[in-house]
Amino acid sequence: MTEGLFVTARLAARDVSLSLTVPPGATVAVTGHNGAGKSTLFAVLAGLLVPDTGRCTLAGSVLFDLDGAGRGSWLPPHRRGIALMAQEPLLFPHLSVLENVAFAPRSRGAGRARSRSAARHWLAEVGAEQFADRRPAQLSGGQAQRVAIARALAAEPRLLLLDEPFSALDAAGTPVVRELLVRVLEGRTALVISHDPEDAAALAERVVVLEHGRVAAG
Ligand SMILES: Nc1ncnc2c1ncn2[C@@H]1O[C@H](COP(=O)(O)OP(=O)(O)OP(=O)(O)O)[C@@H](O)[C@H]1O
Repeated sequence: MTEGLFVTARLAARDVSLSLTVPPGATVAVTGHNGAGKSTLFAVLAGLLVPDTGRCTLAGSVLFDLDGAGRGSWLPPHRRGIALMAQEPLLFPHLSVLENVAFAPRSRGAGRARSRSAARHWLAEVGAEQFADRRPAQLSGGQAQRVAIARALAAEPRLLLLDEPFSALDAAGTPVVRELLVRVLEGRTALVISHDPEDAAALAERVVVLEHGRVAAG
């Protein structure tokens, strides 16, 4: 069993059959044309989609092991230790920035004071502590993305999934978030979907190319 991420999954209805390994502490970029299977891979890992057959281990635990005959194990999303960052920051609009970030430790069972102090720590890590009392609507795209990164890290995930982290950003916001991600991804096990070879090279040690639901290169 690998200590990083290992996944093999087949979904007949989508004609997807993938195998992938991410060494512990490494970032791998996933690229490929529309319909290649990138979102399917992320949904399978996050526990939003159940493959027909496959096996996945992360940091020594089995996330799923399905034999196609309805037998096997399958961990629900909240027990996987995976944080998924969507293309849009998707912050809770009715909560302050601090409460958004505190939500992650809170849902893992930490008390209110500890969650808020963890949130302050992660906001400082991404240089967003000055926005703690704002609502998401009062943030720029780049600021919101930094808060979303803090929220993902505050969950202390074993695997970070980043779906095109720069797609919602303008030209001014992109370099700041890219630099931040280079720093926070250091030593973390992560997968990042990216169409931009420059972004992939900046963030990842290895690039995996998907084609028609298969790993074509990498
Ligand atoms: N909700 C769905 N139901 C059935 N098939 C789907 C669904 N979503 C995607 N597919 C199919 O699964 C395959 C993989 O698509 P997927 O969305 O994972 O690709 P992608 O690489 O993420 O593409 P994009 O860059 O457009 O997001 C494609 O054949 C697609 O048509």
